[in-house]
Amino acid sequence: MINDWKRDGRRSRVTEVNELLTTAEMAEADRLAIALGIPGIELMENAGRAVAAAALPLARGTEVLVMCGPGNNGGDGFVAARHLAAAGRKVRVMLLGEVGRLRGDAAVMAARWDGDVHLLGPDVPGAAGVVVDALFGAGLSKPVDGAAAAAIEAVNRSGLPVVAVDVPTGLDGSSGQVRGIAVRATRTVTFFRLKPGHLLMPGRDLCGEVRLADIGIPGSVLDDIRPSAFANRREIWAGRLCLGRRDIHKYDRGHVLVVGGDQWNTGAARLAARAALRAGAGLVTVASPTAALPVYASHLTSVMLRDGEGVEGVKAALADPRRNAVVIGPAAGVGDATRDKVCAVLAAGRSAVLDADALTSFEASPEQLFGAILSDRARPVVMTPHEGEFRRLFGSVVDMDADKLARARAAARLSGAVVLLKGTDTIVAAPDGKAWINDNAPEWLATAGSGDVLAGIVAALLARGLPAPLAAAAAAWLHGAAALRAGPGLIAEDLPEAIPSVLRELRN
Ligand SMILES: NC(=O)C1=CN([C@@H]2O[C@H](COP(=O)(O)OP(=O)(O)OC[C@H]3O[C@@H](n4cnc5c(N)ncnc54)[C@H](OP(=O)(O)O)[C@@H]3O)[C@@H](O)[C@H]2O)[C@@H](O)CC1
Ligand SMILES: Nc1ncnc2c1ncn2[C@@H]1O[C@H](COP(=O)(O)OP(=O)(O)O)[C@@H](O)[C@H]1O
Ligand SMILES: [K+]
Repeated sequence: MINDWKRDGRRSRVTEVNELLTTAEMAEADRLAIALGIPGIELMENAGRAVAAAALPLARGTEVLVMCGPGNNGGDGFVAARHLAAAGRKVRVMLLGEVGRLRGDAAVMAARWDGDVHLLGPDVPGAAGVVVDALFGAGLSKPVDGAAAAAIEAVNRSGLPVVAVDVPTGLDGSSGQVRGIAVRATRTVTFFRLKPGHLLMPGRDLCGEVRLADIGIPGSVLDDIRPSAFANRREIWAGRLCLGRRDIHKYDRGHVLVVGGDQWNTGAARLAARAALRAGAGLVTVASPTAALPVYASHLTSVMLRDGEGVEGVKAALADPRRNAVVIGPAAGVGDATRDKVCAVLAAGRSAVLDADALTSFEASPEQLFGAILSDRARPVVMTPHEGEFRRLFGSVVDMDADKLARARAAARLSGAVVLLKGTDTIVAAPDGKAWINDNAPEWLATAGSGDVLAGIVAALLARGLPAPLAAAAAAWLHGAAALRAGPGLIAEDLPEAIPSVLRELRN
């Protein structure tokens, strides 16, 4: 069975498929399934059949080139070749290495292929109309070079549709990174559960359309594996968005305080504030420097305003305990003043969203920030850096050569905060190692002020009482969904206004 897996996250037919398995965890799933009495050869047969089903519609009257590698990925290729031939397609199998060197299930499947096996060469035969890439999958152990690299280059140059088995060859399924060179696939068929590399960039772009095939591994093996990475799907947090009762007061929906910038920099706080209201905070107040009050006042209506001059002004605004979530950082200014205000916010014990200048202000003293966060682990804190802010705050303490998922996790563990590392593949990482990868954000979200909106949404969900990792994950998804609703041409102001229709659909 193949499940269509919607790239924009709007629909996932099977709710329990949010787990993402590293290649090591997938090998463990394979081992556990076999221990439960499911023969490995049966898993491979199911895998290859699913690949053939995905390739069949692309192979109309043309020859299918199946490129097989020396391991089980190649074994899947031999199965796919057999099914495609049985369906009447002309199939040419090319193998990296000799048939005699195949081992285990792959050798069995090669023996069941009764056509010719050609040596993999550096060219794509002229008759080929579609390619099945079964060179390397989860077993990729070093950068691709030599004959495999030459073949990949030729396939990519050919412009032919490519169906990749498990992952496009050269893509590291755990990290989303390319090792050497990678196949650019039209469609990727993977098994049992998606891998992080299907969602992380650049992997996601290399996979094309991703299909998930059920090959007979029981979901119960996950009880032992306990995956810690997840695709950010609505099933994870949607149930928490609703308060679940009717007799509520606006304060039951939380009160967000946005610490605003000076009179020349009011837009960021206003965007965050409006987004927080739209995302369901019962009340939102901007606290701004005295001189900026008239500017804010002329623009704000349902968002309230109060004096928040200096650190004392911010502390005074925090005196009301009903202001239960704070956004600080958007256009706050980099320096001592912002650093002091962040410390005051954290000391007040409120849920906090630290964005932009609130992060950069600690560039020279990240330990001071981490210490303030770790001093009260019960207080929810979400940091929302883009890559530049991440580098400034974590560059000296996190291995910046590691992949994005690993970097976000390391940052969360070190800082004690939930780290939402922005981008096409936004990561939400919790200090305990759990992480969610978001993949519904369209490229037109790359527009000034959209990050401020995101900070406001996170704060609203914290104010509503969602646990910090879920607040961050839900916010990233709502942000992407709102951008999809608004469509190309989006400016940041459109995002809060698109939230209601997204929420309406979620309610339904
Ligand atoms: N898990 C499951 O449940 C199921 C898994 N299934 C399938 O099995 C696949 C994993 O199979 P796998 O472990 O045999 O690894 P695979 O990707 O074939 O590569 C290993 C071979 O390639 C070689 N090699 C690697 N990198 C190389 C390089 N850069 N350059 C040159 N050589 C390189 C490597 O050499 P070595 O590292 O040993 O020197 C070894 O010979 C998985 O992706 C899925 O398709 C399904 O059948 C259904 C059930
Ligand atoms: N290419 C992209 N595709 C999808 N989302 C993107 C892309 N580039 C940026 N984004 C999203 O847009 C937002 C930009 O935030 P940020 O960089 O803080 O901008 P600003 O500071 O102008 O508000 C983030 O949520 C980020 O994940
Ligand atoms: K492959």
